[in-house]
Amino acid sequence: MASSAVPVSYTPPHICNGNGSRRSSSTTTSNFLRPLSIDDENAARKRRVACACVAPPPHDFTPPKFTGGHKMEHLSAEKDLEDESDVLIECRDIYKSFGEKHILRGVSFKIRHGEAVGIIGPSGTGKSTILKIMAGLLAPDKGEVLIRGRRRHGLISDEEISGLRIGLVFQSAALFDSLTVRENVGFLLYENSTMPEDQIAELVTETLAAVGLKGVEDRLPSELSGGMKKRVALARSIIFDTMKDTIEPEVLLYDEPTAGLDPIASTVVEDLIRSVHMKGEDALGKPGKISSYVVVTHQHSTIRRAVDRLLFLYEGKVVWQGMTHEFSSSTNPIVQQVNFSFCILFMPLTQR
Ligand SMILES: Nc1ncnc2c1ncn2[C@@H]1O[C@H](COP(=O)(O)OP(=O)(O)OP(=O)(O)O)[C@@H](O)[C@H]1O
Repeated sequence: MASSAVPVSYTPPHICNGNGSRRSSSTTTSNFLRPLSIDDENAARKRRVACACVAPPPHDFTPPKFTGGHKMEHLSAEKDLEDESDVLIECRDIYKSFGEKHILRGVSFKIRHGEAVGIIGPSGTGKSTILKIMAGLLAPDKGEVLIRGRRRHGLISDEEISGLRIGLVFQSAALFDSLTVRENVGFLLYENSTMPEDQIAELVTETLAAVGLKGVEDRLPSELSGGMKKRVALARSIIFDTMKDTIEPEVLLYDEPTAGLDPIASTVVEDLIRSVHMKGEDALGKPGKISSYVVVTHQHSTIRRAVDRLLFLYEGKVVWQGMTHEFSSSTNPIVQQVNFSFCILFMPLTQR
């Protein structure tokens, strides 16, 4: 995955104000003051990207049924006739090359309010790249990204992003190794908000509880398991300044959130991703706040548990999109090449 390939020169969305000022937390002031390494810089760039986590599976979540279904052509036609006011992010005919490698060749899709979308496709087909373009970390060579109907050119700035918060949760979790969990989760607020530190600490504890973590505030990332790190990254992505006048909707972009986790830890993270969505409930049983999320994944369980709609990216284009349960019955020849395993995936257990 290309998370480590984010060029250092890119300005990330939601990243610090750029004035270099930092507020130290009460615990490890020296950590905040030490010079940042390249890894820290990358992590800092990542930190303002909102993350999503999951909690226990939502009560209303029913696994997709193998019903056969619509094709992308039908869905597209129907959607085009629909009200566009619920479109939060739109990618329109996006092209991106790295040197001679033409990775994205005309990618178009929309992410609507309330959606849980998965992006799948062969390795190297540009899934992470399109996620970074949506987040504003990478600029497309050609094409447009529209944020709530407003055209965005090149990389995004904090001003441009107003009206929609976009969070990116990197595969690696991208925590600051020398900061405690509390400092990692509250990082943005310690730096940028006017909230008193004790209030930030309280909010951090609350947010950690929302992703099912208790009593880990003073631990360092090295003292956490891989699954716990991903949950901390999720907490960091969903925490927001409660003193702001307006709360904007937030879209979370997850880059392979379950990569490297064992099946049980994957399930926890998948369910957390669901739970922070507004259609789910977090680990405390409270309604989730994330408007929509997009997950890049190779893992069947993640598609099954955390995704409602799929975009299939192949050779730089979206060759199919539809509801997850429709994928297995697609007549698209490219989809059929990979469909055998997916058919099994979405078939009821009794029919396997
Ligand atoms: N910053 C970059 N500079 C040069 N090449 C890059 C850069 N970012 C990505 N690439 C290349 O673009 C291609 C697509 O990468 P990307 O990570 O988007 O694919 P992916 O579909 O997410 O792959 P995977 O499923 O294996 O993670 C790869 O060949 C990768 O090496």
